[in-house]
Amino acid sequence: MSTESTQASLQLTIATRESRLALWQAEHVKALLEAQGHSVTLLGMTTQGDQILDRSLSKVGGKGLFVKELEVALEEGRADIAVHSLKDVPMDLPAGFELACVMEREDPRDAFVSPNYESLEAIPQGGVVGTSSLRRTVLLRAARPDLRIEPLRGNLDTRLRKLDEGQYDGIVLAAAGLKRLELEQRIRHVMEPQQMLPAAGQGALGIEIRSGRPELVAALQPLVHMPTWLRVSAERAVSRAMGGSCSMPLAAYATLQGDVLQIDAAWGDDQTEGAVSLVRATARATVTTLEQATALGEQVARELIAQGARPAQPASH
Ligand SMILES: NCc1[nH]cc(CCC(=O)O)c1CC(=O)O
Repeated sequence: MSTESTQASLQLTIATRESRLALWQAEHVKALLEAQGHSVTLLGMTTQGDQILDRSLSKVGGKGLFVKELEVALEEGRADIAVHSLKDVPMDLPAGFELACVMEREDPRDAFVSPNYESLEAIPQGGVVGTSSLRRTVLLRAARPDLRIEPLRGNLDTRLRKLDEGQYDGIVLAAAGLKRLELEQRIRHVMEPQQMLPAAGQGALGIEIRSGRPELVAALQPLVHMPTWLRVSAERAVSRAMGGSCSMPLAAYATLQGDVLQIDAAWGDDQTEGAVSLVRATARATVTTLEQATALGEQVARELIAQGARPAQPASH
């Protein structure tokens, strides 16, 4: 039997944000598709999310702001695919769009970065840690109620610069982004999931297309990593069942051993002062389909809610 691909080679345009991380991710997908025999060009664009770097994203409309312009480019046929950090992709895509591919996950964990301290534990009483993520804030407040958590926004390079300017004793960033940009040497300590449970989808890339393009789905098939897709389906199901917003004090992290999927989730109340008590839930089951993975995530969300986690109000837009 011939090993030659029977698939047509396509001319593809990737819509991408222009941050260094987004461009790395788009170039990565470009190289993989070129290795499959396709020709690929990038279409860079600035999204609303990139322009609003001074206010908390959760206050101005959420992470969907990073994907909207890319979807417009897909809609208008200026691009064929959009590459996203799955963590930034809303739980429900607009009608007419679909997630056609989830790729193999990079390190899903958070990393502690600091010029002066080797770990979160080493920061002195009352120190300052930078993050604008509600998830990281509640997990940090649960681990170290004495610390001051200060906002930290901007792309990876901006955040590292603010750390180096001395505004913080340490900051917490996704290990995946640092590794992709060859900034791994900045990591002082990779935080284990027991302490800093990752966000749904962290470290995984997803590829979005307009629905109804089977030739694209086929072209993306070789890039699909099913174990990652099963894990992130469970994680994203927790977020969806908690109200669909990506900006809530929620962590969801799944692991796969053979066919056994385990999903751990945590929710913390960001409305209270002082130490945060976390609500945690976990479930495991043998899983072979995305639907089963989704069902396991929903089960964990119900468990969180039964223990007092508050789902977000349905969005009004
Ligand atoms: N919130 C922004 C964002 N979206 C994806 C990543 C990192 C890469 C990834 O998770 O795939 C980051 C940076 C961070 O959280 O430190």
